[in-house]
Amino acid sequence: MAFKQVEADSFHWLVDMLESVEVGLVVLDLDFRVQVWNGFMENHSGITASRIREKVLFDVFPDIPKAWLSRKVDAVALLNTRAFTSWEQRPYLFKFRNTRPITGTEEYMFQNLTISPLSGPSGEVEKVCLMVYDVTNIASSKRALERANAQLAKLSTTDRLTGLLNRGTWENLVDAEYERYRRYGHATSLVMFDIDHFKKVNDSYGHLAGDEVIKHAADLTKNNLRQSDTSGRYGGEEFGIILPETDAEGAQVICERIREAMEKSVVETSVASIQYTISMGIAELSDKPENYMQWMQQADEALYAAKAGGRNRVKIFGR
Ligand SMILES: Nc1nc2c(ncn2[C@@H]2O[C@H](COP(=O)(O)OP(=O)(O)OP(=O)(O)O)[C@@H](O)[C@H]2O)c(=O)[nH]1
Repeated sequence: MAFKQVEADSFHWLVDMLESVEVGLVVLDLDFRVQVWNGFMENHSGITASRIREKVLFDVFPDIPKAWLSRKVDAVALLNTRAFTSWEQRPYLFKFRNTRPITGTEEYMFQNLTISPLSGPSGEVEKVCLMVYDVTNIASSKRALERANAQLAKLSTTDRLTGLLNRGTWENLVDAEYERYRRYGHATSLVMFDIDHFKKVNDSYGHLAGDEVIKHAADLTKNNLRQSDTSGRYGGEEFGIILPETDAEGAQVICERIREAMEKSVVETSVASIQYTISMGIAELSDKPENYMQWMQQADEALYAAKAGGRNRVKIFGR
């Protein structure tokens, strides 16, 4: 008798603990009718155990992916084994609002889910238990870390002032474009350009105003190019553009457009309204260059020819 009492007491305590544990516990029969719904589930769903008991889970939560959960539960029942899904595969099963103050940036609670088989007296699986773990804290820090890493990756490939690709990244793409030409032979052109008498801008208006001019030139360049064209900041006031599928004549049209846009612009800085021009060199890729560096050298020679010819102009290599 005393032994029975102890057993009854521990059963009572166990139920109390399951009621208050910070894990969602749901027992379903194999038709998905809710048998058990603990305190965690009540608190986060706002639905009491007495209201949901014997209801089909999918009727109460139409958002739950029925086919997916049925497949999982069927496998658990058939194989009499546990199944697990993490928030990385599926962020949540129950769409509960995130109520944690420290991870308040996440809108919904991230959940890990375990599905366990529950056997009847005959040993056959009659029910399953869903255990829902709130992993919002973990998910939130992992996502913050991923965002920070993506930001870092971006910072290491781009130039801070202009947002254009930095020299190393851009040169790698010139190399890749050179290899693409060697394989497929499609027309492709390279442009190098440089702001004219930029030293005077710095000397007259200061370095910060000079920076604003550099940024202006970068923005105008970006706005005048197609998505498939790639621009990079090659040096201080020197830029490069890769124009795939473009011959020298096509490149000239694009370059003239950019050159004219810059000539017509006025950069309103805090110290002065500044006007500037650029000189541009184009090299359409041919079979001559033995590597991408020689191709860049050709564009650079064309740029110097533009400078020598009086600046504020576009020159094509070899013409
Ligand atoms: N503000 C600013 N100036 C820079 C930056 N990088 C390089 N410069 C300056 O750019 C100027 C480049 O001058 P030069 O190479 O002599 O050429 P230039 O005066 O543009 O003359 P040409 O190219 O011959 O037309 C130098 O005064 C550098 O200090 C930068 O990031 N910001």
